[in-house]
Amino acid sequence: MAKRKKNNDLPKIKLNKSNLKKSLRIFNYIRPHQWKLFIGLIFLALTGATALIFPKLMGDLIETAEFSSEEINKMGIVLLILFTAQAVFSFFRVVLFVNVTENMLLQIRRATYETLVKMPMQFFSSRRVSELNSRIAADISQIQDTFTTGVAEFLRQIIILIGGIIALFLTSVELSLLMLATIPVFAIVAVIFGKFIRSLSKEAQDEVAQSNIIVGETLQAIASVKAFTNEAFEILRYQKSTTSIKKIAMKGGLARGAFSSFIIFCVFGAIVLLVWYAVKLQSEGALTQSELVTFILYTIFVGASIGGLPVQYAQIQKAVGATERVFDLIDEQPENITPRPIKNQLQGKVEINNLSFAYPSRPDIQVINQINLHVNPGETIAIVGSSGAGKSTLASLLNRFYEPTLGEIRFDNLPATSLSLYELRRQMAIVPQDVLLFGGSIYENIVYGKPEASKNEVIEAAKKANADEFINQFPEAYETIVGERGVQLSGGQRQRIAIARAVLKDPKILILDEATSALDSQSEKLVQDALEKLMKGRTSFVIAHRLSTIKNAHQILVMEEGKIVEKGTHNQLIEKDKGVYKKFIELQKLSTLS
Ligand SMILES: Nc1ncnc2c1ncn2[C@@H]1O[C@H](COP(=O)(O)OP(=O)(O)OP(=O)(O)O)[C@@H](O)[C@H]1O
Repeated sequence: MAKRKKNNDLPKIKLNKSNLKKSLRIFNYIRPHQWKLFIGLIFLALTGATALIFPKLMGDLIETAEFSSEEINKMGIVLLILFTAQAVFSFFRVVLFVNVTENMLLQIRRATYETLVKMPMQFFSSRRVSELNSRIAADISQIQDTFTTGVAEFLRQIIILIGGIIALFLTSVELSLLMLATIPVFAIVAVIFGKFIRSLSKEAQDEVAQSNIIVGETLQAIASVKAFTNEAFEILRYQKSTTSIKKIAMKGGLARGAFSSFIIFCVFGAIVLLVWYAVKLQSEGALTQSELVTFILYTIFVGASIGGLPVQYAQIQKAVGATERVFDLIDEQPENITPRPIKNQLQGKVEINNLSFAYPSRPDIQVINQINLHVNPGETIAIVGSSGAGKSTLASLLNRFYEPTLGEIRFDNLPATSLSLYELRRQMAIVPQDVLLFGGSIYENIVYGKPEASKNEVIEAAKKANADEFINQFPEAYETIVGERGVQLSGGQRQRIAIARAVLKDPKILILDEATSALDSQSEKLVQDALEKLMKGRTSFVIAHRLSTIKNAHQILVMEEGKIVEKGTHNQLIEKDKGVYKKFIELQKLSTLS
């Protein structure tokens, strides 16, 4: 249901040469299954053809009423064979179309996902990821619907429309001309009328949404409404909106009423006109009874095809739009993170020279402003500063999630850009503040740090991260499923799993975002101890919140508005009278005391 709704929300685009050409690229994904599509199309044509024979045979069956019962039975059997053939053709048509579509979607789904996960961080920071995800899902399911049924239906209806009109003329030219003079006119008027009604109901929906916003806003800010005694103002606002809903809905009702009487009048009018004329022709001997039946059945077929075509066409329009968007994504430039043997084994020396950075979405705000830093292998750097100072951004730049606007970062005397992203990131690990575990088992979550690790290595890592003990307390130990379907782990346990993951990765450079939320003292001690073990022998950048981490760091960077305003050890910085760090530590002490 939700999927339908989403598909219905997809925009219909005007078909033109350029978007059609782009969408036709989809056939590249069909190429290996072309022959199935070809046979599917033959079955489709056969289904259409058998459908077209049906009215003729029905007419013939009626004619046999005047013949022997043997003839009648024979006619019945012919019809039965026809039905059976149609059923078989239809079966193979559906199976083949689904087969081709699903094979094609398999490639498209993989290609979109592959591009998506390889896109640089900048791509994600400029888009709402959940929106992107649901849009792609809606686009792909639109392509699926259109290819499995829409295109086939469209072609089948065109076959029936053209074949039906030819058959009508073969049955009776005079009646066909009369029919063609009336039905398409009605159909066109009905489509225009329908469009008008739809636009009215859209207008009504928008107005209803508007009035719901008023209710939502008022209730959310009810305290403000009351404090300003603005109840009467809000009531008036709502009244205006509801009056407008009523007016539009009434107008819509009027149009719908007119539309239904128009349809009734036209449908019955057309039937009466045709039958009247047919009977006249019959009485003049220009038309047999069986021809009349055949004619009426063909008319119904043609009418249904005309009625169905706009729906199928709209579906194709939506699918072309969806295909275009999917290809726009597939054509994006992903990061090059191809795995290859690591040439430069890093020792952990880091140099930052004149580093400046602004996010591409806000180019005039310098989030990192002329930073210089020299870090020896194995040192711990504590980064402190108020919220928004640029601490996380500096960590992102070290990871090359973004490229600096000015300046450079060097690892072991090599410019960061001379290392491949794969090489660099394989030798770095992040332990984030809010650890998000994947939905699998604890084991899978730890081994994520080094997919080729053995079971022993995983257990060793968990032990170093002080996680082995609590993991073994679960009945299923390492196979315990975490997240939605399994146990919910505490904050401290999640952090220790993330630490185990990092231990397993055995990076040379570590980026640690200390959790601000307080853990209970037992858990805190275990996490702290695990972190200390993890940091040993590695260059560690810690976005620090704990006084103990800060005090023990080899260097402390105090950041403010993207700049390093103070740099040194705890003892050096605490000496500075009126220094930012000194003030920061005093505040920190106060907040831990309170
Ligand atoms: N993806 C982004 N696009 C644009 N601006 C961003 C983006 N991420 C962060 N910023 C901005 O960059 C500035 C620095 O943010 P950053 O997250 O690095 O600060 P921080 O010191 O880590 O803060 P906190 O301690 O609150 O995490 C902030 O003004 C923030 O609004």
